Amino acid sequence: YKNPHYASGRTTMVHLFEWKWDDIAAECERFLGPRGFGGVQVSPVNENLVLWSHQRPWWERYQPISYRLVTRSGNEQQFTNMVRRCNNVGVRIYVDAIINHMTGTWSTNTGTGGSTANFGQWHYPAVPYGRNDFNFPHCVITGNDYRCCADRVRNCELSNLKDLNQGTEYVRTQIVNFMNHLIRLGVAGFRIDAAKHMWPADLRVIYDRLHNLNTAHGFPAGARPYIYQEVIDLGNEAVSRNEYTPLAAVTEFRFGMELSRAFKGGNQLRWLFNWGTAWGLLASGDALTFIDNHDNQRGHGAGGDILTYKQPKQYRGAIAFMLAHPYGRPQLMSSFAFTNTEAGPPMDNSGNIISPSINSDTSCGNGWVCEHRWRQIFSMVAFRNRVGNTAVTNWWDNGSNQIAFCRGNQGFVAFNNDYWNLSQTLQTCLPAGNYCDIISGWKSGNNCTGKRITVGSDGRASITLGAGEYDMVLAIHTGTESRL
Ligand SMILES: O=C(NCCCOc1c(-c2ccc(O)c(O)c2)oc2cc(O)cc(O)c2c1=O)[C@@H]1CCCN1C(=O)/C=C/c1ccc(O)c(O)c1
Ligand SMILES: [Ca+2]
Repeated sequence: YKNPHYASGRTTMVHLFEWKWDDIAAECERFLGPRGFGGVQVSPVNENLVLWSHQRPWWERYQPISYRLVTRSGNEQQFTNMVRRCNNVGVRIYVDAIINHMTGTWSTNTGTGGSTANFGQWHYPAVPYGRNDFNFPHCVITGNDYRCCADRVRNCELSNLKDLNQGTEYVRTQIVNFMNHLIRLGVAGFRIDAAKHMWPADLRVIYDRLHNLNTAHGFPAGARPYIYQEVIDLGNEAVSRNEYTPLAAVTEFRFGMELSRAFKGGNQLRWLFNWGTAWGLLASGDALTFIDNHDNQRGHGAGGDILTYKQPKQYRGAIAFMLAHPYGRPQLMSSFAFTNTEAGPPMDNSGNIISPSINSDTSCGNGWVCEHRWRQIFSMVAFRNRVGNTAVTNWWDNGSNQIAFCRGNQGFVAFNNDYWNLSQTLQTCLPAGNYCDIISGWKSGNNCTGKRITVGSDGRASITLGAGEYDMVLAIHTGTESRL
């Protein structure tokens, strides 16, 4: 369950938060496939509660009404079409599975597919679920429960959401059927939302009943779904992520918290020389890593002060480090712009999501940020693909916030987060020749629109990174995007 099953040579997934299925299919074919992205995490695919009372907040999609594949992103036919088109260009699809709970108790009771329910009676006829499928007695998780009481964190309601009992055969069957249907359609795996709120033993039963991935979509025979469990665990809670790593991968929230702190200047970059488990992070193969996600980019979830698209230079620096360093399996966030942390995606006045527009400079419009289309970000995806599983060697730092390292003899990267310029002759570990810095520009024919780096026969090169430059990163590699 810890293998993403990316197509060969691909390493990185992007969370296309709130994108519609038809738009994701198009993005796979016009951008993600050609640019070497490994996969897409999509927003929840099953019918959710319609909350006009809160102007259709982003979190309404985390309140299931049924397991019917009909949401504001599209219907089952559009979903099926998207999975096929993305798999055809080597881009995998991962579904955000909301299996801990159903809805909260609201005055409205209609779902995105027209189904209704009676929350006060724990009555969800479109599944169907009834009172016996939910935990008893009724209780709601309090702040203190996270520290004291692992059983309450699992058996009581998270944020007043009706809490399913995954310990019963009937509930397990409903969940397994929902997930196996998606596997049949060609998905490569799942994000298990709120995994901390479900018993590991129950999750293990559910995972083991999932079918192998569909070989008709290019997966090898016997391939198990990639499963990464959302466990927000920054320490001193009753529930530990170590209860979940024996089962499958886990979201490593400390990763984004520590790198945000470092690139915001709270920690010197030189301390990143031993980045990884030495920092208390999960084993690399167990960790789904990210700088920000849909929840903490709004300051809701873990980690407090997380870098987002709103601090572009520092954000690009942290993302570049995530992609340059071998630790973990990275996920990029791709969002819509927001000021109100409750706001849902751009929509028309009937509540239909507005598609991202693609500008002539390849950026997005219509309120979509499309971080994955920022040149400095997609170029580092190509860097990560190129350097593969080569090791970090030749670490250099200036004792403060200027660092550099090699990835085998395939890639070299330098960072300057000090207030003064970096100007050094450094070992790049690369074959002698000329390279274009893929951050300050790109290769155009036999020229570089940004910096051009000449590597000598000893592998050394003159590296400059001015403190006032647009970006704090310089990166070169042996792939065609960089090597002249
Ligand atoms: O103030 C709120 N919620 C209470 C504090 C955040 O608690 C939530 C957590 C949560 C937060 C921190 C933890 O350590 C933890 O174990 C759980 O996970 C959720 C997962 C869901 O699928 C749906 C939810 O409504 C929540 C949720 O409300 C607002 C209004 C309702 C939704 N919401 C939110 O803030 C929604 C947040 C949300 C939604 C989806 C997620 O996947 C997520 O991680 C957070
Ligand atoms: Ca639960």
